[in-house]
Amino acid sequence: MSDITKSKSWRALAAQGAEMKNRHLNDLFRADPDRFAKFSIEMQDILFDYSKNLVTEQTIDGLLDLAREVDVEAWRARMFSGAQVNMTEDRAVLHVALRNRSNEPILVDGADVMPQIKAELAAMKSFVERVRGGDWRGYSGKRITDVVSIGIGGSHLGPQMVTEALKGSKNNPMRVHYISNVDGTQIADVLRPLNPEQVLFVISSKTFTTYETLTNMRTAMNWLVASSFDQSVLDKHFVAVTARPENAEKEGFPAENIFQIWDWVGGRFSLWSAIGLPIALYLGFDSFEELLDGAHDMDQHFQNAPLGENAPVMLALVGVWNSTFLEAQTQAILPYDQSLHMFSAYMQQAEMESNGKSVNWDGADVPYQTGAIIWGQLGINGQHAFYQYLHQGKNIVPCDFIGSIESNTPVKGHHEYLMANFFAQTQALMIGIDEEEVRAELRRKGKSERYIERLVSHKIHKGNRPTNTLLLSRISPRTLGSLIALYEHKIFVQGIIWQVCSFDQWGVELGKQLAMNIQGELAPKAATGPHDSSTTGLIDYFKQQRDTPPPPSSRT
Ligand SMILES: O=P(O)(O)OC[C@H]1O[C@H](O)[C@H](O)[C@@H](O)[C@@H]1O
Repeated sequence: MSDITKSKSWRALAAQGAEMKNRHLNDLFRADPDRFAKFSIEMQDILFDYSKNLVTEQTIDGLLDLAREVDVEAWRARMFSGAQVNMTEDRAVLHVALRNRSNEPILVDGADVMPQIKAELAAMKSFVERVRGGDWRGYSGKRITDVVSIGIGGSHLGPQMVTEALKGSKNNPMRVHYISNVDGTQIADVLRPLNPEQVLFVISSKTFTTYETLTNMRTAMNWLVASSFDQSVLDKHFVAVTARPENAEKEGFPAENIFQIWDWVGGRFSLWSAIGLPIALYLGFDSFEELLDGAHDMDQHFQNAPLGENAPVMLALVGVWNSTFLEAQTQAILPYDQSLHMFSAYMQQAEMESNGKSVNWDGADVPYQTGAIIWGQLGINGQHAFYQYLHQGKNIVPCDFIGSIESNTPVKGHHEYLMANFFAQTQALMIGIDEEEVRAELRRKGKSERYIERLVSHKIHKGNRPTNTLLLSRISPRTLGSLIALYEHKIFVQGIIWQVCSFDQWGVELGKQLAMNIQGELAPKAATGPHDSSTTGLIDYFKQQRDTPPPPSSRT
């Protein structure tokens, strides 16, 4: 593997990065009235504007050279054709096959995976129709009214993010709930108002070994059996989604209650598979298919658009520019559409588990900044919470602003105000306000010179803070599918440029292993450790406080 930092394009970009740190976006816009037209991409339902980034045409050319140098196009072709691009796990990466709406075969180890994908989609469709149509009923003969999804990480965030985004769109006979945390508070809260006779549990786990999920599943099973006084009713109320059906069978699931996913479906890219069953149960299978269609639209764009007009590629390149060459350490995702209130949390897993890596494909330490820390929440709420930092904090935080032209729930006056803020914030982050303008403004307001002197430096905004804007026609299953796929491909392209293994997540294993050991130590009278003094001290304090009987009441 060649050292990418020695390549011509990398060195040119590094030199440019040092120079561009001294430029201001305001000057770039003044110098080129066509920036918006040059640095934006219009797709069917999404406009992507990256002009408010500290880039020039030369920067973009350099970034495209880099993409060519690492051969993004060949890697893209390898992913779509089922090659083992998950290098450390020797697996294909084929979330794109799950939404392949064409009749093209996709081969893994010489076998076409499309027939099994289609068969599983057909099984999901028929199940969803039976449940929603009242054909599949609970043990007492009542209709299913509530779907409870139990899963965590990639087996939870995608389905919940999507159902939250699309929940307002229909007069829905079904409710959906999510349990991910092993903290008993969550399962107790979710189950309390539900009628066990009308609940369908979907247990989602690629491995079917995840402790949180299996613990919650067993508690849910006990809850149901306690209500029905009959173990045999579980089959009417529990289905499993997994790549390890044998593990689900060991937990008592009959084969017909198990939906299949495969090794080549990465957890954080799995909502398009049967992991999306809660989405389909809640919204109907048609909506689920529209979501797949939207993702397929973006897959086609990613495969066919020239690199410079390719939205996932450009989103990735601008991200690399900000992280690696301008050394921004974080990236905020700020949706202005209430529907997307879980989008940042979802992207946090997708991006940080994928590109939060420090060694390259050969296992050597990389000397540059890789995946950024992803964070954020609804932008309009953030304005009243953390935007102070975005405007005047010491660190530059590149931000993605995501908004919709049309609201799914128009209420007079609301959307215009929301969107006015959406546009104003990216503008303010860019243009800032300098000393002269601050002074002039305060004078206009009739403030004394003493007051102005005291406040002026506090009110200066330096601006020059980079943002992307993504403007969707509106949030629908189709546009949401495209938006998610846009980010998925961004992650892929960035991984190729940084030469990191985007599709494994070894970094989550050590903590899990240590927890397994410590769990035994938390039993009453069990010995602690040996550990470092902090860990031992904390565990001992926890057990001592927990196991010491409360003092007798001091009341006389
Ligand atoms: O789907 P499961 O096998 O239950 O795994 C659930 C999650 O747990 C793991 O710790 C990984 O970090 C995630 O990538 C995964 O999505």
